Amino acid sequence: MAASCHEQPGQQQAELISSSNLGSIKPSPHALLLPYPAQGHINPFMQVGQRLVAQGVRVTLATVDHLYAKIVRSSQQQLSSSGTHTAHNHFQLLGIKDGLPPDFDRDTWTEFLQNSIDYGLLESALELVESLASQGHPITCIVSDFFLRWASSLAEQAAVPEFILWPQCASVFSIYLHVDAIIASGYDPFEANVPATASRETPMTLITCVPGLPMGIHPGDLPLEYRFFGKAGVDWIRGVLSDRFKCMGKAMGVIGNSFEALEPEVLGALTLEFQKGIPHPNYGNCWPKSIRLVGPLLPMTEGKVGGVGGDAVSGASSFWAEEVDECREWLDLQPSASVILVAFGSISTMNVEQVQELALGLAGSGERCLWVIRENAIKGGSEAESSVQLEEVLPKGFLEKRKQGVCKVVRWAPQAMVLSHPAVGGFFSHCGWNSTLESLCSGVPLLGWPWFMDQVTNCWLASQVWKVGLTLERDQNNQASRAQVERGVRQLMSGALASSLRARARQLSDLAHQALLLNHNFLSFVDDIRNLPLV
Ligand SMILES: O=c1ccn([C@@H]2O[C@H](COP(=O)(O)OP(=O)(O)O[C@H]3O[C@H](CO)[C@@H](O)[C@H](O)[C@H]3O)[C@@H](O)[C@H]2O)c(=O)[nH]1
Repeated sequence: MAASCHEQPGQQQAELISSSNLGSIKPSPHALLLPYPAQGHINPFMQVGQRLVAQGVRVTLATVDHLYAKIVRSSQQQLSSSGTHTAHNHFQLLGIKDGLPPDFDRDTWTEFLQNSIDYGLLESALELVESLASQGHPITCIVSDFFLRWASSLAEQAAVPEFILWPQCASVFSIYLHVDAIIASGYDPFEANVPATASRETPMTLITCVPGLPMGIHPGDLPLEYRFFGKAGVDWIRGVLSDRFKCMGKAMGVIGNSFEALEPEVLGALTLEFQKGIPHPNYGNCWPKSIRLVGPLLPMTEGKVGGVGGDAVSGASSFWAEEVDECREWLDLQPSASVILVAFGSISTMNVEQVQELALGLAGSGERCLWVIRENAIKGGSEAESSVQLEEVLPKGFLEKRKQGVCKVVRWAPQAMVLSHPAVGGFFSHCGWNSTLESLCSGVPLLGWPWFMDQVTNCWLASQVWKVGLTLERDQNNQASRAQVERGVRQLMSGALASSLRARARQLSDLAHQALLLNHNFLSFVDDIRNLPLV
């Protein structure tokens, strides 16, 4: 039933996800939303899409064919299990070609795959723009992911204004923008190869030159890590930063998935630089016409982030089917704030030994846990891995706890919904930005086990700056023993420190909800879109 735009452009859209009701009498603005092809990027874009549609803006959200197929598949599974789904007027999700052979392994990161994302999608996106115009629905603007290197070229060639969505926190944006100052201060994060955990134990001069960071940051907490990606990864991020910052001055605006009350100093410093129009030493006039924090871009139900059993599901951007009833029914049986959610996002993987140590640490902590083990999360495990194989991997000590109903394992959870459930009192997380935001908006403190890039900085922010979390002790290779896990989980879940973290998390949650209710930055962004000329 669903089709990609290159097969029959715009004629067969996913009925579950999109509305066929695209022909309205009065022309409305039409935004083309282009996320970087990854779960942690498509989710906030889906939220932008839903909110724009609610404001009367027509939205087309396009991603690569194979992710489009995953979303449709998981959404169909969801539909058959829950029987609930919301269709969106004036919203369509489409797939575009990535130029790779059909049988290419797109689930394993390779430089080849990265190249196709960086250079192979522009042509397909241009075809989509033409196809939408030929159907009588020309786009009036693009909302692109910062990490899509070609998006500014698309805006230029399509002759429409571009808004750039920064999908991480404002602090990381400022760090990337001021990397030159960091290098000038004597530490080159592009060259350094410091194991993150060891670096924190090694006294080093704190970096204080990033405008607006509320305190000095240890070099080991910066997002630019050699450790996981090596030179190829560092060269890639360097290229992205350069390509995008150079073109940012042409953009109508940059919108960030954070909120003012969370990062007031950084936003203040960026706004000041922007107002003064201070040229960047490398990128020249890189200031767009506006910079706004429009987040938190998270699923909402009845004015609350997440919510139980609501539209967290019908946002329909998950690559895997969410085990909604499984999670809810189990959580409903647990005492208040007694469960730690354990989930490490959509990309991170672990080897079998680490999974076993983690399992024994969780079991040893004596706390209740809901653990998400994604189908492709165990290194060497495949998407097709069955739960029987999972039982072979998980150690006896943990399986016993599972049998007693103290611990539960699912393959993919409705995370925002789970975090907002009263039974959840802590989140053991890799500190991906969406997870961090979901946690603090739900008032749930974090135990951070960051893997790479911004996760390291988010973990620092959560534990050191916002004081809503703890950092997991681990070795120089980022591996944690069962004893370290046990200690971290216990500290997060019980005792005086746990209570103070929870109180602070609740304060931030209140601020996040105020930002969501007022939502004036998002409305100003919508005004900008409405004021654009209709084609
Ligand atoms: O069982 C699960 C587990 C996760 N999620 C969702 O998946 C998303 C995961 O996003 P995030 O927490 O940001 O992690 P990653 O998937 O690892 O995201 C990548 O993209 C983010 C945004 O750029 C970066 O902050 C991360 O470092 C990068 O790894 C979140 O919305 C979660 O709610 C679920 O719905 N169910």
